[in-house]
Amino acid sequence: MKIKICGITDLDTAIAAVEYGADALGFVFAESKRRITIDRAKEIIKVLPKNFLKIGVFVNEQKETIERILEETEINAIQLHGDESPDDCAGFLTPVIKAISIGSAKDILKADEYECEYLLLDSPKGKYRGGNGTSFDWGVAAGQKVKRKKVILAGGLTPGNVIEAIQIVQPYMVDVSSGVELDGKKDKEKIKRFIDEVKGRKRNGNIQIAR
Ligand SMILES: O=C(O)c1ccccc1N[C@@H]1O[C@H](COP(=O)(O)O)[C@@H](O)[C@H]1O
Repeated sequence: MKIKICGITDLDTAIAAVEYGADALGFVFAESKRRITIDRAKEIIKVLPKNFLKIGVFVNEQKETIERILEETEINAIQLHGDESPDDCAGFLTPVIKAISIGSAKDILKADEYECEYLLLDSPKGKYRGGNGTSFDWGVAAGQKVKRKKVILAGGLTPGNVIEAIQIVQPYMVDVSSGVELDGKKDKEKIKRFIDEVKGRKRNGNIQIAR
């Protein structure tokens, strides 16, 4: 099971997340309290391992702007978290993750319209386009219902609920932002707890999860 920690804004947190075992870090270039500047992202990314997955998060952004940020920052995958059409998601040289809001089972069908390899399932609830810390009914996304895509599960995940979510949805990756924060800031202890839970480091028993 892969883990993405999203909304990274400082080097100390980025290094800690990598050391604890995160597989990907997310950098938000959209309107958000976690928005990062290109310069700050560059400073962090240059310290990270070359092949590590660094995901840029965008909401209804111009393709030229995304491509410029990719060139400048060594971001190596993009997450499109707005109303991007299938055409908007095509033609990038990096892998594309399309985020879809899951309000009901029929929303899963939107996955078929997109050619991209990764589909991110998030909650439609909340004030912002993402990073709201709200979850959706995981039952509507149970494993076999989303075909042909690597599924990334997001929305309101925490160290306390992530194992249940994984058991129900059986995703390829889990993605967390609010659930590893304290007073609106990333909290290294929560990041460690989240990663330890998912990697099964502190659990007994024989839980079956997709890896
Ligand atoms: O994190 C943000 O601020 C953000 C802003 C705009 C679009 C997406 C954003 N983050 C993504 O939102 C989901 C859910 O996050 P949470 O764990 O519920 O806080 C996740 O995919 C983040 O990558």
